[in-house]
Parts: sequence; C-alpha cells; structure tokens
Amino acid sequence: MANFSTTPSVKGPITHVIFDMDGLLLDTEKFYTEVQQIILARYNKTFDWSLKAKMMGRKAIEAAQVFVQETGISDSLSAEDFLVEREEMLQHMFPTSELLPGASHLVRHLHAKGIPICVATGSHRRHFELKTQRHGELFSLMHHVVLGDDPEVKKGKPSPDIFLAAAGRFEGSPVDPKKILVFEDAPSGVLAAKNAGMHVVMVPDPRLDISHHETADQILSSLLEFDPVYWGLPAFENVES
Ligand SMILES: O=P(O)(O)OC[C@@H](O)CO
Ligand SMILES: [Mg+2]
Repeated sequence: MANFSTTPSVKGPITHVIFDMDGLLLDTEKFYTEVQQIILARYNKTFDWSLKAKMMGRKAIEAAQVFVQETGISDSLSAEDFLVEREEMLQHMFPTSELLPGASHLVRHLHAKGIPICVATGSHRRHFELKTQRHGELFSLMHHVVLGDDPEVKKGKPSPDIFLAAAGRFEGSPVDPKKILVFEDAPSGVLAAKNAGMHVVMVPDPRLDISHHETADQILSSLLEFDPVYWGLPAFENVES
C-alpha cells in the first residue's frame, strides 16, 4: 500500500471507475452481520470479523458455504438452508438500505464530469432491486450494473470475472485495466480488482484486520476522503457533499 501521509503524486490517469455496492455505496453489510449473528447464536457460537472478512463481497452461495464450513455447523445446517433462513430476515431489512457518506457526492461528481462509471456487485438481481429501491435515481447514473448472478460472472470475487465483465461493457474500444479505478470495501473484492489488473481504493470497515489493507493501492476511512486529482480525475468543485 502506498503511503499517503506525504504530498501525493498523481497516479493514473484513470479514465473509468467501477463501484462495489454493499459496504461501499450502500450501508448493507450491517444487515448480513446482524442476521449471521442471530443464526450462529442458536448454535452457541459467535460471529466475528475474521469470518466476516472471508464472507463479504462473495456471491451468496459461496459466502454461505464459507459460513457453514468455517463455523463447523455444516452437519446441522446446509449452505442452501442457511440462505433460506437468512433470506427471511434480509428481505425486510434491504429496503431500508442507506447510502454511505460521500457515495452520492462522488457518483454525481464523476457522472457530471463525463467519467464512465458502473457497479459490480456480488449481489444477485432480486437483492439488488430491494437494496436500491430508494436510490433509483443515483443508480441510474451508472452506465451499467453487473450482478453476481450475471451469466458472465462464472466465479465470484476474488475471481476477476465480475470486474472484467464490467470493464467490457463500457462504450468504445476495450479499456486498459490500468486506467480503471475500483472502489471496494471487501478483501475478496480488492483481490478481484487486482486480479483483473486494475487499481483499487479500499474503504474498509474499521473492524476489519489491517492485514487486509495490504493489497489495495489506497486506503480511505470514508469516500469523503477521496481526492480525484490524485488519480488524474477531475477535481471536486466544492467541498460540500
Ligand atoms: O460485491 P458487493 O456489492 O460487496 O456485494 C456482496 C454481497 O452480496 C454481500 O457481501
Ligand atoms: Mg462490498
């Protein structure tokens, strides 16, 4: 990871931007955490951030397999049954999803400046619709959205599939991955972006172990800290979000 405590040098220039969704644009990771804590409590086990780090950003079934195996409950609860049980609670929570600080300002800024932007999320279509119910206008600024159940996404993050599919759907000739900046919150997502040859800004939850920061090109505590100029992107015109 680069050191940003000194005067930053300009990287890039970045021409295209890909946003993760859960835990990056939308404050939805807390719903998964809450539901998983409730389920594990039934088995007298506790959900911790080392397990969370292994699950976040992944496709639902891949995260579910990690959950039942890592917690040692796979004999009592299959990954498929875990998803059914989790779903009952999540579907009531997702429509209340809120944007994370700085998300709206950054998306609107890049869109206004004509920088092609898109979303690449491990979430499948039905969850995406529930989570973005109250944020349709903001998500309509995205050139496209690639979902976890997209046929081109054979494997979830940390496989590069989703970011390569997202890059391939921008207009014009193929975009050099080095000119693409990915925003991610999850260790698996950061790895996926690097596996795709792209630059990645990580906005990790502070409870995530800092060993997960190493792969990212830049670590921010919030999207509000992002300086587009560092990446050769157009500067913000004011400091308000
Ligand atoms: O790829 P994102 O948008 O983080 O979504 C993954 C997810 O379904 C929850 O961790
Ligand atoms: Mg995420």
